[in-house]
Amino acid sequence: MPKGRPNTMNNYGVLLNELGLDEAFITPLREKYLQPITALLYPDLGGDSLDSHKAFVVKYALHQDLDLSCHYDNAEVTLNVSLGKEFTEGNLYFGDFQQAPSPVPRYIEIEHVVSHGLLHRGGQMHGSLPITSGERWNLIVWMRSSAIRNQLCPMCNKKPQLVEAEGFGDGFTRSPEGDEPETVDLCSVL
Ligand SMILES: O=C(O)CCC(=O)C(=O)O
Ligand SMILES: [Fe+2]
Repeated sequence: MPKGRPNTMNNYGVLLNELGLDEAFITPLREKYLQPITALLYPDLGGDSLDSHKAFVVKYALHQDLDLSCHYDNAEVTLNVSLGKEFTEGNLYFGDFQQAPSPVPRYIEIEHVVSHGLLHRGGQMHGSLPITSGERWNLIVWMRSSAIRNQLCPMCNKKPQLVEAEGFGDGFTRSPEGDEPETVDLCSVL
């Protein structure tokens, strides 16, 4: 079975749409359980109109990936759930916002609690520190609002230049013209 990677930084992750888990699991999770919370917490990021997602599991283990470099997500809002298994170290850290870096970056560290989920703004710089033993698995759901990202691509900070994509793509949409079906697209600048 062909296997994609959640992103270029993560070598051992698994995309949940490839396992057929979007329809029965992640979409209802987003619509029924997460959106009521994100609508309250992130109204400025389209928290009440998150209409697609990219969901994956990341895995860190000795002799595999140990950590994740500092980055921002291709998401308006991200859910990060600690799935275990057993590990030491490997805290998440958060810094400035992608669009407002400070001259001397400051970071806060968050310790994972197995089975707990954490919501954060996709544009906040973050990464994970190296684990020192065990295996760390996390469910990551990058949630997108087409109403927000159609105006400005969060990755290139420009008006998106769309190319057609399969499935949710990167969560952009085109308004239908004539008979053209609505598509969910990628920004070609990425
Ligand atoms: O390893 C983690 O818990 C963070 C993963 C992450 O930030 C990402 O995949 O975008
Ligand atoms: Fe991330």
